Amino acid sequence: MSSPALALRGLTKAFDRPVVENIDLTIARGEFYALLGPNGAGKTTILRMVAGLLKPDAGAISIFGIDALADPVAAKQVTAWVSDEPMVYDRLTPLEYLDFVAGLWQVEPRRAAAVANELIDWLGLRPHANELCGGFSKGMLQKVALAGALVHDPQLIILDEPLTGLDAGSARQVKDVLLDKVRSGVTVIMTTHILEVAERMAQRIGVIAGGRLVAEGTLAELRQRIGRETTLEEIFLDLVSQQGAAP
Ligand SMILES: Nc1ncnc2c1ncn2[C@@H]1O[C@H](COP(=O)(O)OP(=O)(O)OP(=O)(O)O)[C@@H](O)[C@H]1O
Repeated sequence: MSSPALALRGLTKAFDRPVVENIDLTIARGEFYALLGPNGAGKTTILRMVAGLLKPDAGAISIFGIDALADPVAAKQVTAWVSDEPMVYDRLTPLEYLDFVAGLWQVEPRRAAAVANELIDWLGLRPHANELCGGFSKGMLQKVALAGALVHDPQLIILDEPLTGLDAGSARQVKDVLLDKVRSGVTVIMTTHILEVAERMAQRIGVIAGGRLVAEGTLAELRQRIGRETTLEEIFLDLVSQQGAAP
């Protein structure tokens, strides 16, 4: 049997206090998984460890069977990390930025140009493709950063609140790109505070509260756990209040 896209075992991290505690999580290939949780629950810290930006105190991270702590370079080659703070070079245009990032990943130039142009069109950036990113709004920068993260054809896309601050049209473009990727077999894990997005897009939802995974499953499974037919918002509030960690 092939390895899952992501397997976390006993993932643990403390700063001045425990922030992520003993997280076990498995995400299948081609799955769209949403991480929900109140502010400060530890979601970003989990994703930063998965993306290789932060070292866990304990635990294991396996990405398509690659031990991400032992072989971070191999793990990064198959993953994309999209932070909620887009970092793009001001003095480059979107096309130049994508060309630069593709060069870092040593993507074959013709393939890189084709992917870059496809992403520019998908994300509605064509009218600005040759303008300097320095003059872009935060939403436009978010889209350029997303395109940059996808240029090397990653198989696991990790996103921290990718839709925050986007207008309805841009949010739709980003959602469509992610859904299209999932349809083509790519795996997506993302945090969101927009419960409707988790409800509509994710196949499974994990709820983090106080650094622990307090529940996970499909929406139907989470409803079953709560024991009544209700909205994701009710389920979410119920689960986090049970943990004494209501937002
Ligand atoms: N580098 C750091 N140093 C010290 N504390 C940190 C650091 N990074 C995160 N924390 C703390 O860890 C806790 C979890 O933060 P994290 O950003 O993972 O939460 P989150 O669930 O993503 O929250 P939000 O929904 O508000 O983005 C918070 O109390 C935060 O202050």
